[in-house]
Amino acid sequence: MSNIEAGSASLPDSNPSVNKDEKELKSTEENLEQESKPDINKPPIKKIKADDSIDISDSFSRRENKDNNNSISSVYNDENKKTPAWMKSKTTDKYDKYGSRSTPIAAPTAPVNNPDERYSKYMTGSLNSNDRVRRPPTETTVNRYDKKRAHEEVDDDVAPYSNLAVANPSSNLYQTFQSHINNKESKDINSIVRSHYNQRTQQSKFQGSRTKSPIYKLRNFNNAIKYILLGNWVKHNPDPNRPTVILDLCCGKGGDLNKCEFVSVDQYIGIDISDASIKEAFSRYSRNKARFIPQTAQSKKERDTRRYNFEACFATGDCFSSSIPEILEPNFPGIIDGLFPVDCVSLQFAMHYAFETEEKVHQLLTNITKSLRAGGTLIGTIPSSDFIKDKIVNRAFIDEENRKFGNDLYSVTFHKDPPSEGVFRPPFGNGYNYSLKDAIDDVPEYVVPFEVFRGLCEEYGLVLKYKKNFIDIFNQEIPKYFSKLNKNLIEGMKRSDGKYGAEGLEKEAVGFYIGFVFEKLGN
Ligand SMILES: C[S@@+](CC[C@H](N)C(=O)[O-])C[C@H]1O[C@@H](n2cnc3c(N)ncnc32)[C@H](O)[C@@H]1O
Repeated sequence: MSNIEAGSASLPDSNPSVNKDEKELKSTEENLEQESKPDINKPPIKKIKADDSIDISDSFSRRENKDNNNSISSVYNDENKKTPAWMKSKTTDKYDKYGSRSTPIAAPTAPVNNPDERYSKYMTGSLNSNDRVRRPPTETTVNRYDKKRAHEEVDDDVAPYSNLAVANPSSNLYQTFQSHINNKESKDINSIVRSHYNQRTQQSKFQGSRTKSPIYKLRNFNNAIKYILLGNWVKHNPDPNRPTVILDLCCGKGGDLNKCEFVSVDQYIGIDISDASIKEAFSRYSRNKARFIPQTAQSKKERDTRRYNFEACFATGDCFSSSIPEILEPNFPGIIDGLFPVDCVSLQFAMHYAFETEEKVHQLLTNITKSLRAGGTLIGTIPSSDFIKDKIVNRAFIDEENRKFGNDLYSVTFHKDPPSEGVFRPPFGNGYNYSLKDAIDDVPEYVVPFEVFRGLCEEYGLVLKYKKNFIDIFNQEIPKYFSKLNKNLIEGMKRSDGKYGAEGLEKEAVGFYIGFVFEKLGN
């Protein structure tokens, strides 16, 4: 493609080399939802209860299995037990009961029970997370977490309905998102984030057509970037008898489900701290799930690409303070044995919340490295610390006194005076409030100094494979993806000059972000 500019490209008229799958690429999220009908012939995935409390039954707890001499298929498990996971009929049956998989789960052949010595410190050591995994599930963090939050912010979560100017969802007006969080200053980041995303999920149902959003193009651009990153870096399981599994940490409303179909995963696991988002993600998945999930190699080739041909499960939880088994096992007993290690961990637009404290980052990295198989990938998007540094060094503030940079679409307001050379020490807890019109309303985030993050990743056996800012990703990859991406998505990135990509205020707003990929070391 010759006429690509920074953040833009022209759409070729046709591409004869497009294969069937590419041509039939799924409808946009909106189309997909419109076309879909609930699948009444399949056993339902375990439903998240209406109040989102977790239905924990002792009879399904992993503790009950302790005499089974069950084996371990992931680094989360007890290394002394060697029986293959597929022999654990009891656990497998229990897992099937929840409808998340309809066939027995085969054990991975990778020697995950013999972790590379180099990584033993985080696989079994200092964080002692295996001990945590064996804790009785009746006292899970998820459970405690839900009880705790029952006392918090009920008003904040409900408030948005009353604040909406548009009462009639069929109105032509578009109501731009605004959150209403009381006493924000006195609240911790989790409370603010949860309330914010709960409100956003609720309001989005009443805002009007998303094509009218002031950031419609920007959203399409960001979605295109995620298609590209996942498309290039999700590595299918090398064992044809194993499902390809993606763990979507901080999954939000399930906005990346389409992308998971795009990369043909077999199983999706989504976790988010916002219960409203998880409910929405679950309902989106249920509406669009294929009638029959392909089980054989041949049927996988014939996927109905307008629907989700993968199994999925969703859970509410704090990915930065709890271990993955603590979050998942109470809802899906046996899931760790059955589906872990996974092939990909996706972490989109969320890690900046973890950089509040070093402990949170360590918990997150423990979760990631323990979840991934060797050769599996961590794929993420975060604000660029280089971009932030440039703004500081060049004093490119729109409000010097309030330490604020940005434009009419987005803004960053530092909590304290940033260091004049733009290098934050210590690297954690360097807060700023972020706003993005119609999406994020003055929510605290934390600078992610990328080199610090990269160094920590190496300690956890994750090596950097790719890092680029969004504009460069788009420019370099979009020629390959024009024919693959949905037409509406592409058209939704059309610029005023007829080319495709970001321009003006949007271009600076998307330029704030980078995409990265790490690979888990080992054999
Ligand atoms: C900007 S949204 C991104 C959602 C989704 N990944 C996407 O790309 O569309 C950030 C998400 O991170 C979630 N989040 C923030 N802190 C979290 C935590 N500690 N544990 C789990 N989810 C968290 C929020 O609830 C929100 O859904």
